[in-house]
Amino acid sequence: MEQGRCTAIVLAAGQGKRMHSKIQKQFLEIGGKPVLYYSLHCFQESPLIQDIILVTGEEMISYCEQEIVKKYGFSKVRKVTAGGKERYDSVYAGLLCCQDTDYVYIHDGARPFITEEMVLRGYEAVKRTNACVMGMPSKDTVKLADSSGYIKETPDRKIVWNIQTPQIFSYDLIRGAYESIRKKDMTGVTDDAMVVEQETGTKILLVEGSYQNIKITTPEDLAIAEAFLRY
Ligand SMILES: Nc1ccn([C@@H]2O[C@H](COP(=O)(O)OP(=O)(O)OP(=O)(O)O)[C@@H](O)[C@H]2O)c(=O)n1
Ligand SMILES: C[C@](O)(CO)[C@H](O)COP(=O)(O)O
Repeated sequence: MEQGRCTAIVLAAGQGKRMHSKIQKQFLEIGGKPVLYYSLHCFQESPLIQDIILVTGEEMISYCEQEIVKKYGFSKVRKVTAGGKERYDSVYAGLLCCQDTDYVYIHDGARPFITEEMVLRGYEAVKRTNACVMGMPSKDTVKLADSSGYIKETPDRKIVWNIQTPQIFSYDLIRGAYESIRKKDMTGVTDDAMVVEQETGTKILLVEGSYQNIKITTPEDLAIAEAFLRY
């Protein structure tokens, strides 16, 4: 079977406001290495990934080139590019840098626990469907709230998933969806699946990620991440 060409877009242009740290969370160290190192390492090692685009803040480009890409030998990184104000702006900047690719893995650099097995599961799914996202069934009961903070609805937990990254699409599909949605108001768009759902109506497959694939968001996540690294 012919292998499609895959590019990973790794997002590291966020401010990390919920971390309340002077250093942006993707550059904080866990296990003696920056959070961002771990997902880049996974994509570097995966034989399914040919190219990596790293998206970061304009002011961090040279730091990333020297202290991350060069230092750790991430030879698949083709470009370190500037992101934008919102996550979706950074994704779009990454999409513009992709060259000759069939599939893209869009991944939060703040999720260090992606594994090569997940990359493979995603590849098998995207080859069949053109669009899939990683996530895990919710362990908690989920409530929808009304605008006054009262419970409005309790969805059946069996069909509730917590969504993660990578989110994986055929390049033409995700590029077209982003081109189309960018002409409109993107307020409230928090992941890439939403862009494809809204703009194309394509059915998107949910693929199991892992319960360890957390997004480092608030300070206690760093302690959890350290524990996972010792696990
Ligand atoms: N303008 C942005 C915003 C987010 N991200 C990236 O998208 C991922 C998920 O975003 P999130 O966890 O929300 O990161 P921040 O926006 O940095 O966090 P916060 O909302 O607490 O400021 C992170 O890897 C982050 O670096 C990005 O590349 N560009
Ligand atoms: C894409 C994402 O990681 C899926 O859970 C999440 O939606 C990113 O949201 P954030 O507001 O940028 O944390």
